[in-house]
Amino acid sequence: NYQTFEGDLKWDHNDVTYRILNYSPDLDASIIDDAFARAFSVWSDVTPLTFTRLYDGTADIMISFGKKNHGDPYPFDGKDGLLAHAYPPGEEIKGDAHFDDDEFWTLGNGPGYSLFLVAAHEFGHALGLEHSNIQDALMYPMYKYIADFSLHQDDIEGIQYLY
Ligand SMILES: CNC(=O)[C@@H](NC(=O)[C@H](CC(C)C)CN(O)C=O)C(C)(C)C
Ligand SMILES: [Ca+2]
Ligand SMILES: [Ca+2]
Ligand SMILES: [Zn+2]
Ligand SMILES: [Zn+2]
Repeated sequence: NYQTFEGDLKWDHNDVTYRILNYSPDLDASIIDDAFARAFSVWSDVTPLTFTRLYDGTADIMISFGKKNHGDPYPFDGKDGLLAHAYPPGEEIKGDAHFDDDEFWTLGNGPGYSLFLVAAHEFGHALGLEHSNIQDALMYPMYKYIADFSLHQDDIEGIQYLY
């Protein structure tokens, strides 16, 4: 069952903006752009939310790749383990999503982790969802590769509760 962040933190506008600050060397930039866009559409498909990409200035969701200490109190841990994290909606670092660039980012079922699947999970947090205890839910706290992905009913109920 889904959980929201205490106080039902959510965006006070539906036209949410995002900016990609840097890239991983693992995938072509256009592939990364597309993976993020598809991860956003997972959520816009089931809510009135829209996601607009900004190329400069401050966006609601600032996306970046980093390693170990990357400028916030939650350092990454090298290959495997923690894959990424994101902050619930709000000002400044809130809403932002960080990806551990000590991972090998990919899209298929091969070695490495699907940037699309991890981003869809992180963007769920950036919209106000906490973790779910349903193993097949996107917001379950453990990574699992899914080939033909679709949101679990629990994820949909959670996001539609908020927006
Ligand atoms: C393979 N490693 C894992 O499954 C690790 N889980 C994660 O890195 C979560 C992200 C996945 C679910 C995309 C962290 N998280 O919740 C971010 O919002 C551990 C379970 C080891 C912590
Ligand atoms: Ca932000
Ligand atoms: Ca890691
Ligand atoms: Zn971080
Ligand atoms: Zn998570």
